[in-house]
Amino acid sequence: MEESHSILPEMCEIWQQTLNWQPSIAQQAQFQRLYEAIVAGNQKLNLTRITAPEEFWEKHLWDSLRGIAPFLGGVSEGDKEDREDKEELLLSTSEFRIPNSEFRILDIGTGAGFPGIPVAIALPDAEVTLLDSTQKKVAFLNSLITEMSLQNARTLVGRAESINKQFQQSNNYDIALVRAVAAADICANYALPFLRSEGLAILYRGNWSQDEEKTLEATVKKLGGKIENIEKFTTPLSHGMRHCIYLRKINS
Ligand SMILES: C[S@@+](CC[C@H](N)C(=O)[O-])C[C@H]1O[C@@H](n2cnc3c(N)ncnc32)[C@H](O)[C@@H]1O
Repeated sequence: MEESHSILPEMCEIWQQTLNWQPSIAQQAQFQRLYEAIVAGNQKLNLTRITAPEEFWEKHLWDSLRGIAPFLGGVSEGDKEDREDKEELLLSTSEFRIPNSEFRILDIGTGAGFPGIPVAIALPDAEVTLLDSTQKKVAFLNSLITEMSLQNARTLVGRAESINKQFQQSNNYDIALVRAVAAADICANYALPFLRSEGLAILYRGNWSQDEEKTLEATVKKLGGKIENIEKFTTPLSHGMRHCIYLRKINS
């Protein structure tokens, strides 16, 4: 994905096989602009250590979109069979609303914009809010949004645990995404108050243990939600272990 050469066209088959979706030419161009802006931004701010093209594609683009696979094309049939063999849990896509202009997604602790910006590019009809407690990162994201003309993205600065108590922000989102911010139960405490009833929190995790699940289950119950699904998978290039934890809010 260096300026002269984008690896994105080569990755289309992998998007298709693993997410049953692939970006349009315009979306590929946006992903390329995002890559270039992050590499340039890294010279002034410490945004990410992942800047090699393939690693960026896998750990920032693919990984960001894997969590919202049910809202893209869903998990492909071939992939489904593989997972059923391994007795892994699958998402029931029938439970999800199709994103439209009133579909609101929040990325909590977005940092340099992950997973929120790739999600905004992939779901142009949804409204995506990027929240971070670091003013400098939010200032970078504001210029990135302007530079990329991302009409459906906006930012919020502050700590999740205080903003989620604000009247305009609580019970306001259809989906809350949280990647690499804190322990899973803390992420649930941040995310669930932001969700409307029936909204979904998606926790992006690496490894996952039964102890974490027990603690999370108790926390989510107290917050009026439930663990709806836990998906286990590996990344397509380096085969890193990942889990996506889907939490459903039941009571507002
Ligand atoms: C390790 S970075 C992860 C960034 C991004 N989600 C990713 O996966 O690349 C964690 C980010 O969460 C932000 N953060 C940590 N605690 C937060 C809180 N309570 N509320 C809002 N942002 C928070 C930090 O400022 C930082 O940018």
